[in-house]
Amino acid sequence: MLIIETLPMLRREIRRWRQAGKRIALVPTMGNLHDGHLTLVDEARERGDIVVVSIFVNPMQFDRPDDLARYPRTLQEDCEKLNRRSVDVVFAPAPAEVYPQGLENQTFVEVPGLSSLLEGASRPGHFRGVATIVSKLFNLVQPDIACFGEKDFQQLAIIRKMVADMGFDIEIVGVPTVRAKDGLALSSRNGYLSAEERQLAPVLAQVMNGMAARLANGERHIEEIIEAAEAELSEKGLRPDGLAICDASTLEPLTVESRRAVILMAAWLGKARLIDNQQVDLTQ
Ligand SMILES: Nc1ncnc2c1ncn2[C@@H]1O[C@H](COP(=O)(O)OP(=O)(O)OP(=O)(O)O)[C@@H](O)[C@H]1O
Ligand SMILES: CC(C)(CO)[C@@H](O)C(=O)[O-]
Ligand code: BAL
Repeated sequence: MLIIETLPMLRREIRRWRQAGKRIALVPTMGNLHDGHLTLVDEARERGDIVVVSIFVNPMQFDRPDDLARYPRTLQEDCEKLNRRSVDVVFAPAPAEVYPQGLENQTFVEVPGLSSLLEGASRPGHFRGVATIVSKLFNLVQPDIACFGEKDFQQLAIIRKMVADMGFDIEIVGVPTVRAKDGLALSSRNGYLSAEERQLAPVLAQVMNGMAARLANGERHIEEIIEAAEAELSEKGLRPDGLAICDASTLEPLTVESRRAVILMAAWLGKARLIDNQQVDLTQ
């Protein structure tokens, strides 16, 4: 497994593989890898000849300096896990390699509409940072395939739109959320939870399942479902930070034509902001 830190080295390897007709699969991450990431890697391994995993804590997508400063960085352990998964390349550049002129004058990519809703409203500038780094990685790695988790549902929708709008010739693969046995979606930020908070954290998925059951039963009083869920989360010790039920294909409010809903959840528990989502078929 190669560990590459510079753009010229990466370009050299990519050119070699493309000339040899290899199919390149990319998994973009911010590191501190868990089984959710490794499932994306397995999916990439199935679909590509060459698997590239990027590990880069992208400063452009953080709206809060404290969140960026404390984000877990565990490159050595990450590389050991990826080596065991037969990954070909880890691309782990320093911020100055990716943004040599800093962030102030960096050209950016912004996907309109979707980027300002929901998570985008809570984290201003976040999706501009994501779209910019992902398009930069697409240009550098030139993958045939790129894998992303459904755990970041809005991010996946934004990337799909960016790829369609910008004509990237890349297949985007969405991978279902990997969960702990108790239902909590795996996330690097779960590491911020104390033992006691970790015990409480599955409540987020449990409340979401309850909302999904109400929708599946034909209930359509969306405000009422959300208010009840927020009250239940607060009562159990979480601080809701954006609950929504949207049309899964547009992320707009449900209409009579909506066929699939998505429940999007965000809540604070101690120092961790947890997110989760679930889709519900409305046609049954
Ligand atoms: N539990 C999971 N199941 C499936 N995919 C996941 C899971 N967690 C993260 N991913 C995916 O892994 C990729 C990299 O995500 P990232 O490095 O931000 O990890 P994370 O655990 O989501 O961290 P964070 O705490 O920042 O949310 C993204 O495409 C993300 O959707
Ligand atoms: C896609 C991504 C690696 C871009 O920095 C990040 O947003 C993430 O980890 O989901
Ligand atoms: N997992 C999405 C990246 C972020 O939270 O910044």
